[in-house]
Amino acid sequence: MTQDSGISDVGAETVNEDVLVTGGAGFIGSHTLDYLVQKYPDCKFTCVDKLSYATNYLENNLRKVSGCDNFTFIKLDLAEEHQRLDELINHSANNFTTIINFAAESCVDKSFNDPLYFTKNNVLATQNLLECCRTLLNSKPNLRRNFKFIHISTDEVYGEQKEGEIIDEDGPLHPTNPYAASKAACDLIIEAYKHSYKIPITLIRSNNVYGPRQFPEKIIPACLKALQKASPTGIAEKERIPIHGNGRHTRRYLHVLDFAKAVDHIWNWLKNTSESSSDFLGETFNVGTDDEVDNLSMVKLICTIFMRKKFGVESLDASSFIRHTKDRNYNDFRYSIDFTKIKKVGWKQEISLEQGIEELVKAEIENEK
Ligand SMILES: NC(=O)c1ccc[n+]([C@@H]2O[C@H](COP(=O)([O-])OP(=O)(O)OC[C@H]3O[C@@H](n4cnc5c(N)ncnc54)[C@H](O)[C@@H]3O)[C@@H](O)[C@H]2O)c1
Ligand SMILES: O=c1ccn([C@@H]2O[C@H](COP(=O)(O)OP(=O)(O)O[C@H]3O[C@H](CO)[C@@H](O)[C@H](O)[C@H]3O)[C@@H](O)[C@H]2O)c(=O)[nH]1
Repeated sequence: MTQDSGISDVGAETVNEDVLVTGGAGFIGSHTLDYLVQKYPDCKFTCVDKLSYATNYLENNLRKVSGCDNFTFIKLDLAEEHQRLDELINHSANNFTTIINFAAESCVDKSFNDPLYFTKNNVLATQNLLECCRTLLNSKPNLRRNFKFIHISTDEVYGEQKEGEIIDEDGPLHPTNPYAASKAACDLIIEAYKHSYKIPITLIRSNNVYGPRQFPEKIIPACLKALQKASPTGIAEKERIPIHGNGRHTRRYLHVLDFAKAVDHIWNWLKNTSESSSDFLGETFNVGTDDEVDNLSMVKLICTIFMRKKFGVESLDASSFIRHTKDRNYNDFRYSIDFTKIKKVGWKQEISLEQGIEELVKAEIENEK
């Protein structure tokens, strides 16, 4: 797998914040840390993560930031270690002013087999964190205006949208799988904490995110992993890329660096907004892209670029690369979120899907050498 984040020199900015990042050793969290730790050398970043199976794929995701003076890592399970979390947030030398909550079990396929674990881990982890924030803001009421909590939700909480349908941040929640339901439950519990305890919490609901260091249970890295065993004519039958059902379901894919920048934009917007209004309770932002593609076309695109770059093969018979497997218990047909609001705070997608995939494949092939 490719390991480079694609994040080159980020101009450093002077901002003083004490930031807690949960789930920062995972795929999206680690790229976001790569970006923010470098961009804000005067901010202090503490990452807590339980280090799940998805965390240390091939190499430590935190390799880049672990040598930085403004970065600390603590191994901690938010769902299991409420007391340690409370000590960190309420009884340590830290004075957290920003919390970014990435921590979650993130694999839809795994959630069908162990739904209760997803509820236990995702919901309890988030609520334990919220409880610690409730204590924090009770003991430091003046912090409220400067306190920024960003929770990473997902477009899956809305369920699927039909062709022609588009859903904005006020849309109803209709999750269809246990993972999405656990994420929707977090969103609803957050809503309760915002109103009951006046904790300002901002939600980000994003399309699929892809990029280097993603665990190969998700379709793009699964495809790259299978291609490691490809010859110029295809892949041995058992090792072929698994396509769930007929492969006609579509997804929209955003590069992880664009996602990290969206988090940064929202954080900066919050710095100005929360301080200017005493009754600010947070916002919800959809973060999306128009790069929509069905699973079969996505896999064909990756195979085509890979075979051209590695073997100089210009045309391929896709059936020698894929195998159809049983579909998910329920597979959302497509997601189509309206992301006008995030564009209004100055964010825009910079890396197209074609460009992102080209770079990913190139790095994958170079890595093999
Ligand atoms: N990958 C996507 O396409 C995508 C899209 C939209 C939203 N999201 C959301 O973004 C967040 C990050 O997803 P990802 O793709 O990086 O997943 P990931 O599985 O790579 O990372 C999740 C991280 O959270 C940690 N974690 C899980 N439970 C924890 C707990 N109880 N205590 C401490 N740490 C815990 C894991 O160890 C892991 O490092 C998740 O909340 C996910 O729901 C992901
Ligand atoms: O080996 C595989 C893996 C997936 N799929 C299909 O590919 C699509 C994408 O699946 P996957 O890559 O697992 O992503 P999603 O299930 O769409 O979920 C991702 O995107 C969501 C946002 O939409 C996030 O909330 C999740 O954490 C993240 O894993 C789905 O239709 C799957 O059925 C396959 O056909 N074969």
